[in-house]
Amino acid sequence: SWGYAANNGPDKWADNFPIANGPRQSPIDIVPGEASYDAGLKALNLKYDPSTCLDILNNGHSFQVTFVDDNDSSTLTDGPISGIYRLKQFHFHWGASDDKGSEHTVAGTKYPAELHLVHWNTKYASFGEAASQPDGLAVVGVFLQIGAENANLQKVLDAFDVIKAKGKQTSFADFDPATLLPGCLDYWTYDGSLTTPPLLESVTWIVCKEPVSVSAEQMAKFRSLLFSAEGEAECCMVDNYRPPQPLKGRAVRASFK
Ligand SMILES: O=S(=O)(O)/C=C/c1cc(Br)ccc1O
Ligand SMILES: [Zn+2]
Repeated sequence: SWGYAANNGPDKWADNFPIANGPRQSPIDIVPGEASYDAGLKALNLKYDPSTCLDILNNGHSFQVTFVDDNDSSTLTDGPISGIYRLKQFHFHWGASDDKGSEHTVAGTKYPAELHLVHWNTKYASFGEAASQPDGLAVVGVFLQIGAENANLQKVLDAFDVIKAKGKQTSFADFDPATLLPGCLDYWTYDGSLTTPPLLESVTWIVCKEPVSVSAEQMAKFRSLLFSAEGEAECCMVDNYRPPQPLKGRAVRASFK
């Protein structure tokens, strides 16, 4: 199945997922000078309830923290979207070294990692239903840059020892994902897709301009996870990012001047 290696990575995804060459694929290179400021864009309204945090899982291409999404306890509203979107999960993408790892880039600059907070539109019955609709999902992207240790992120990294291999899962409670957000919530937004197969073109992307910090030691912890399952030849989980895709005429709007 799909992955990030030479034989099953992003350049091969179109073989099984032809939408990989579609008109609204993600990620993209964001060129700040070409983004248009839109005064009509509202501030992001993220309201997360830590008690909805459920578990943490190594799914073989990243790790994700999953949330209870059977009510409106953890939501995204306003920003570029209409209606109420529920938080489903968050996960990251990162590199084998600090010079790469993010999916979106900013005027060609790659960050060492990128956080994705995945939300689905409650006008649809479920994540799965929403994921097949052009306005079904909203993903908030946050860049990580090397700096001070991130104490909030450390709570997530402390769970890694029990989810080292693909398929491992453990309970994870009382975590507030809002603690992973930057102080300033200025953002760029554009219409795009999931950045992993099935690459569905159902995502309103909301990429924060301000990165959050991660220490070099914490990045090394990300790289201690494995793509491989227990008993398989060990393969370090690194470079699990898709490179930028063609813009194909799409507008990128900025919520800030
Ligand atoms: O990297 S993203 O585009 O945020 C992928 C999100 C994603 C979330 C879920 Br939940 C299931 C499949 C997916 O591909
Ligand atoms: Zn992602």
